[in-house]
Amino acid sequence: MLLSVDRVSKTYAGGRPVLREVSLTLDAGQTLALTGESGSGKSTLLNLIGALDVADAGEIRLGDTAYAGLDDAGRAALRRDRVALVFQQFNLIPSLTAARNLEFHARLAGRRDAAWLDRLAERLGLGDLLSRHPEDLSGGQQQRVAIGRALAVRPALLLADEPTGNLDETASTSVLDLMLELVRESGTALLLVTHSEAIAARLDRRAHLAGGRIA
Ligand SMILES: Nc1ncnc2c1ncn2[C@@H]1O[C@H](COP(=O)(O)OP(=O)(O)OP(=O)(O)O)[C@@H](O)[C@H]1O
Repeated sequence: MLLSVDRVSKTYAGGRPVLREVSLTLDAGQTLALTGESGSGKSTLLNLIGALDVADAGEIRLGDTAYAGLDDAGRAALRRDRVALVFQQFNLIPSLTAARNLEFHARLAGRRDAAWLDRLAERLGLGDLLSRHPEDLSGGQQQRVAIGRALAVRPALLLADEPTGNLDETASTSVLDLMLELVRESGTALLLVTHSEAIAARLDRRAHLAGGRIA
């Protein structure tokens, strides 16, 4: 088992409980769709698994790393080396070219693999676009760069929060196709938040959040 979320709870200050003893597991290389109504806590759960926020109770483990034992530096190292994130807003760095954005995290992690970067750029159809800045790319092109950037470090786990939410149907299909192909090719597990039944149906498994619990 790669990821284990065991009875994790989260309440934001002054609010009602968002997650109540949520448990789920994910094997290496497996893909899981996380669905649930708006406000059901999908992004909250993703942020906890991505070590961007800390659970109130319960335990998250990635491989043999228990999140409860990590300090800020440990969480930063986990995000740098083993868990990658792709968001609905592509979050590229505006001042950098697509090529520099693509290699950004790999460079930070000290794991810049030129052959893998070339392969990602080719598979993502970025060849002619690498010298452009994000503002000169379409949404679908920007998201392809963001996916390449996330996979450039060969993370064990990719977390994607409605990655095609800002794209039209054609771009959405091609971005999803590429993401699924590339995670399968690189053995990366994927946890993908989506509102779309059609997208959820394409992943290996699915989990549905409602009332703070996984149904
Ligand atoms: N930083 C925060 N501080 C306080 N409340 C928050 C915070 N982030 C989220 N919430 C609340 O927690 C609940 C769950 O939010 P979350 O973003 O996890 O839901 P979601 O399922 O991802 O929703 P959506 O599908 O609309 O993106 C909501 O009621 C939201 O208002």
